[in-house]
Amino acid sequence: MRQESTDALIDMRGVGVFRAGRWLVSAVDLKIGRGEIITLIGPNGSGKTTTAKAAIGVVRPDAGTVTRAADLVVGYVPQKLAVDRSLPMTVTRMMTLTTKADASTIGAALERVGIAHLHKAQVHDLSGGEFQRALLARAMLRRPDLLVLDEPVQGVDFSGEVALYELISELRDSEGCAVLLISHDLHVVMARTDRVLCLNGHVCCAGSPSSVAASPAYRQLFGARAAEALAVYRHHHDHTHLPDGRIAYPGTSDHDHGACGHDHRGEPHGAAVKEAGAPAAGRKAEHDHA
Ligand SMILES: Nc1ncnc2c1ncn2[C@@H]1O[C@H](COP(=O)(O)OP(=O)(O)OP(=O)(O)O)[C@@H](O)[C@H]1O
Repeated sequence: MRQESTDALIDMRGVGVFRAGRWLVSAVDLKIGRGEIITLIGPNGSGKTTTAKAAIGVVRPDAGTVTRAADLVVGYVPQKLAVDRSLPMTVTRMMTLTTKADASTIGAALERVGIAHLHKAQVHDLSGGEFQRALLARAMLRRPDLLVLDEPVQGVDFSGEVALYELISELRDSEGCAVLLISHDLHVVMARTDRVLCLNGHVCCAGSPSSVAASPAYRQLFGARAAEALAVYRHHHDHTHLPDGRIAYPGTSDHDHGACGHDHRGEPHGAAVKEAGAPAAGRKAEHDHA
């Protein structure tokens, strides 16, 4: 494993992890650039967590190389947290279990994720979404170059999921950190992602969300759910929602009444498809009404 200056935050080449007599993952190439959001998807046991851990140095690879930017700061929110939610502990206390921070820094971090009012709340009283936000705030205290989030929407309902991914994307834009996400939630997460790596012990396919969703390997792995994600990606807005609820179509004076209840003005058509490459900092959050 090497640690040196590189343009990328992390550059993994041909990485394999061998444990208990088998390769958990093999031949994984993964490059994470500054400010990029990259999502690892794949079935249970396909090696997503192992790959993320190998990327940040928690797991030692048995093949390949991992190069990290010098002084890389990582904020890691693991899938299983060593915090017993049943023990009495305030949100503020949980925030400082592993990182020192004063009250105003903690307050600002909680404010950033929309739960400043909960600083004195007991962790066991938080909803699933609030708990995930507190974990995000805790990871951001380190001012990371890379935020690694292993299944960040556990215990969160669908609308909470959408809001959380929006928040993650906003944090990337405002803090400039890259994000490595692990997720099962194909269609929601893909709308917020610059690049997707689909794993099944090896990299089945990788690229922009739209190219991965359309790839045969991905479709074979996810079946009907893949088609659903693709449908979302192929859904291009061909209309504008006016403030009074009517819909305007380009090049015509036709108006209709819409039911979406949100405003797409200024969005380019096909905005739901973001190709691989540099992240579009500050871009308007996209959504997936179909
Ligand atoms: N230290 C280890 N020793 C042996 N096997 C391991 C070890 N760590 C993980 N595994 C196995 O490696 C495989 C990949 O695990 P990993 O947690 O990376 O998968 P995942 O894609 O993140 O799964 P999930 O979606 O269920 O969280 C699993 O079969 C797991 O049981």
